[in-house]
Amino acid sequence: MASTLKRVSIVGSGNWGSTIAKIVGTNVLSNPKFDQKVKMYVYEEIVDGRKLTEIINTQHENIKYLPGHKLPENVVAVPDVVEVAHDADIIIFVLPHQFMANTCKPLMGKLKSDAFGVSLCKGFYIADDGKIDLISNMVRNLLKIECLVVMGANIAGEVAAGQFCEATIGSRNREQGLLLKEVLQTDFFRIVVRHDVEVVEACGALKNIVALGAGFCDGLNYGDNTKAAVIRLGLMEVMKFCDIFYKSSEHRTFFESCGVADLVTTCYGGRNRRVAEAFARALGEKTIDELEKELLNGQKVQGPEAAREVNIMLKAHNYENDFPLLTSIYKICVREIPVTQLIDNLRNHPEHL
Ligand SMILES: NC(=O)C1=CN([C@@H]2O[C@H](COP(=O)(O)OP(=O)(O)OC[C@H]3O[C@@H](n4cnc5c(N)ncnc54)[C@H](O)[C@@H]3O)[C@@H](O)[C@H]2O)C=CC1
Ligand SMILES: O=C(CO)COP(=O)(O)O
Repeated sequence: MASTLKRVSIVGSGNWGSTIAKIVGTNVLSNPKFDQKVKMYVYEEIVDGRKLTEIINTQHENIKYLPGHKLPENVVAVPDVVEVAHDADIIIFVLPHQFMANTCKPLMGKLKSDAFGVSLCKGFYIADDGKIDLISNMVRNLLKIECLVVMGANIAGEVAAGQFCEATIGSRNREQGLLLKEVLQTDFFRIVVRHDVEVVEACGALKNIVALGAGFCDGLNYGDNTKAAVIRLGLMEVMKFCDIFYKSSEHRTFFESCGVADLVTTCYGGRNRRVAEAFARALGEKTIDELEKELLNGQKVQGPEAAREVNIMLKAHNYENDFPLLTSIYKICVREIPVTQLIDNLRNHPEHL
């Protein structure tokens, strides 16, 4: 007889992916609804002369992307994404968003028809026709499964260390949202389920762009007031963006962990902020890509790519002038304007007129 236990699989094994694997692997052991084995897709690479999958499966630690934290032994690293996802009931996607489409394509037509996906990826998707969409919509359309999202103020190292924080699940289906909450919630990782998926997801993608702005302020030696202004104007632009593009937008969601809390933590402690600070200090001598490689040991910043995706949307609808912060950050990233121009571009922000 086929097992009725729910299987959870994880696609991705970076800094956040490995942290989520630690939580999921631990939770399924104490919940009789779930199969105890959790397969985790690892984009294979050689680390210290050995395959990363082999290191994870013998040392139970992702020594490259989450060093210093043991993973439960029921988390199994697998280099083949189809093997990871084909028999899963819940598939958690947690990859740098620019790799999502290519990672998902081999899964087309291979998944259980009643499985659902969950995206933890912060960014948008550029379709073949150049249009921008949410990653969860890309998963729905490509893989023909429902897709929930999880966003929040969750710097991975702190979560892996068990420090108290919150997250937001976006789910249109209440039952799926509550099942996912059982997979993820712990006594230190507290979760609220909201139904306006688009807003939860867009908040996660957009705050990384604002965090670049916060990092530029740090690199230009502005003080706390200036950075607070950038964060506030960022929040106003995030809300306006959601009001324009996602009609289901409910303002309560901006005050959940996925909204204001993620904006604050990323603008103070995130990788986007760190790379942007270094970029501003280098005053045009180095690109963001170069600094990402130099500072992050293979981890990825999502803000520059998200800024490009959002700019495509704003330009297509003639909204660039209504979003001076998001637009300026994009132009700084592609070196169309110097970083020193950031604050001047905010002096006549629509919020002040
Ligand atoms: N790290 C964090 O604190 C948090 C990250 N997130 C989001 O989670 C998503 C995943 O981030 P992380 O797990 O931190 O990843 P990461 O930044 O550690 O990225 C590196 C991962 O990308 C993989 N990779 C490299 N090239 C690839 C390719 N061509 N195809 C597929 N995979 C490839 C690497 O093997 C590695 O697993 C991102 O969208 C991020 O914004 C969300 C909350 C917290
Ligand atoms: O999304 C994050 C925290 O919630 C992590 O932000 P960074 O990618 O800037 O580190």
